[in-house]
Amino acid sequence: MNALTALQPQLSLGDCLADMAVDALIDEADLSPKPGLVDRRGSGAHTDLHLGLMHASALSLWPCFKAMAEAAQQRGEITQALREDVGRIGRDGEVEMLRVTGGVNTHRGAIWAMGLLSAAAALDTRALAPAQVAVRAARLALLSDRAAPASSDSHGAQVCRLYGVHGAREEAQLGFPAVIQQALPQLARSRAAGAGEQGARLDALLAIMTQLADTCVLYRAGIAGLTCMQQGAQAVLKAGGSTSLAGRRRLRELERDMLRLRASPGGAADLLAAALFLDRLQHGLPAQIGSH
Ligand SMILES: CC(C)(COP(=O)(O)OP(=O)(O)OC[C@H]1O[C@@H](n2cnc3c(N)ncnc32)[C@H](O)[C@@H]1O)[C@@H](O)C(=O)NCCC(=O)NCCS
Ligand SMILES: Nc1ncnc2c1ncn2[C@@H]1O[C@H](COP(=O)(O)OP(=O)(O)OP(=O)(O)O)[C@@H](O)[C@H]1O
Repeated sequence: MNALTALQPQLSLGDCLADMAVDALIDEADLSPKPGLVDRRGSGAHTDLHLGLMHASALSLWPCFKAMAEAAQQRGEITQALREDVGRIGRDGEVEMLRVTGGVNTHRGAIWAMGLLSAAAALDTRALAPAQVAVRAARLALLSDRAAPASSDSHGAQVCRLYGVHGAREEAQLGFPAVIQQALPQLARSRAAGAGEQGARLDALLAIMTQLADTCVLYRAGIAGLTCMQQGAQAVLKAGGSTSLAGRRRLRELERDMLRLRASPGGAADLLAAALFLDRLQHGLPAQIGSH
């Protein structure tokens, strides 16, 4: 310990993971220019969302992520009891989010993904590599939550039935392949190529968009919208990514097409936040974490 760390207040593991989760959500919201999504320039394809609301919503979720991490610390292992704790805390978090936003869905998918990952991180702080945390989150997501509402007619459930794709639930149960196989490798490649942090994050978002069956896009714009998103994102990356001149031209075309279709890749945005969370986590937790 040096003089600086001695002066800093002790943080609990839950405090620290909640800080990291909220930071990742704010970094995702601020990242610009994101096609169709809320960013620093405006509301994208949304009429009921704006950047201030995304920030307020992210901050309102801090106690939810802290409580999920603490539940994991207390249970100490992946059990149905922990799955049901996480489900209950997540539903309470959703109620608080809707209270803060006046009923607008700002972060439903993020509560699910980041909540599972916060709990998974807290379960074993000696194994914080992205793939290790994602596997624990998947094992938790595979357990059934007996208290969850029996039938869901959410937008995601409707399009999963209609198009036979997998949505937010299955993405988690598979161990977040869009994060582990697409976003994090692209983030590393673009950083290594000198893209700059914002450019590397945009490229990571695009990498997710090339493959994901984003149920937000499917609900608003059908298969045509999903194809437009996947092929358009692929074209940007093929042209050299978001920091190259040719890539930026393709990115503008993708944004124009997505706005015309009213398509917004909210699922891809949530998974980018998950990738930023795991990326930060693998570099270690702050030194001043106490045992409380
Ligand atoms: C599994 C969840 C996300 C519901 O998913 P479902 O697809 O039914 O709902 P919905 O249409 O609201 O979509 C959820 C969000 O997931 C994100 N998303 C969309 N597509 C994807 C995808 N392919 N992969 C990952 N995330 C995606 C989007 O942000 C979307 O808004 C979760 O909210 C849930 O289980 N709700 C039930 C109530 C509950 O128990 N909540 C607490 C859980 S911690
Ligand atoms: N920067 C962002 N901009 C917009 N959406 C985002 C952003 N980041 C994450 N999201 C995710 O996108 C989802 C919001 O999408 P959407 O508005 O399509 O959902 P909905 O309210 O269920 O549907 P609709 O508005 O089509 O009736 C949220 O669940 C949120 O997790």
